[in-house]
Amino acid sequence: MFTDRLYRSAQPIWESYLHHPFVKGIGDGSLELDKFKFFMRQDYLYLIDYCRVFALGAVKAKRLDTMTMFSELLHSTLSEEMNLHRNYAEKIGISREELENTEPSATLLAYTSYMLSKANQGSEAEVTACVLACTWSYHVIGTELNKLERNEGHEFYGDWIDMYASDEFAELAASLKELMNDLADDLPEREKAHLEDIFVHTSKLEYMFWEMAYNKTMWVDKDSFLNH
Ligand SMILES: Cc1ncc(CO)c(N)n1
Repeated sequence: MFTDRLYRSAQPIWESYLHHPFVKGIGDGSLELDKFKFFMRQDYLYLIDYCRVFALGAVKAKRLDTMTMFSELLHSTLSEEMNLHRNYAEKIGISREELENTEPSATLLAYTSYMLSKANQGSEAEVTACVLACTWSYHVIGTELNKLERNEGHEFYGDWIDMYASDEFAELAASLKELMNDLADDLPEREKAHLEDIFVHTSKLEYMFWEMAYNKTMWVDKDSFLNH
């Protein structure tokens, strides 16, 4: 299957997610709150543009069932997944305005501009390739972290883990994988290689997003004048 090929080409990158200190810190509850706050604010901005990519998928869909799928993904991101962020924001004292008006980091801009440009230029197959690594890798991470025992002081990140390990989220990832396989089936190798490129690039951007959050990097690095 085409998604097996995609997985193989990004496998070392995907394995590194589970070793990343940000992801491990959510898993064992040791992640510092300020890093999580930074992440949730950037991730909220990320999800707004991610929704626009789903909307482009609905515009470009050739079949009604594909259009329905993109509109369901759009709706569940806007309501379910972004509700997770709104609930955490309330708990940790971030207002709705702050959440929506966060200053974007360089990594966030790189990621969302890349996805939006590929999705704008491409067909429904490119749109699907743009969002596949996001949904699929969060489900893999959620599922792995859900296997760990949740000890005391650790329950704070439980809602985050529950969201991405949930059956509903698993279904979203599975439907995107199925769609990717259907769409790639009849494509010539040159176009498949382009989809693979998008998948590998977005997988790298996922890693960079964990790095950005862990170091709370806005533009270059922690000590740069750009952060003052
Ligand atoms: C950066 C990023 N990738 C993927 C997801 C999963 O939707 C998310 N919330 N944020």
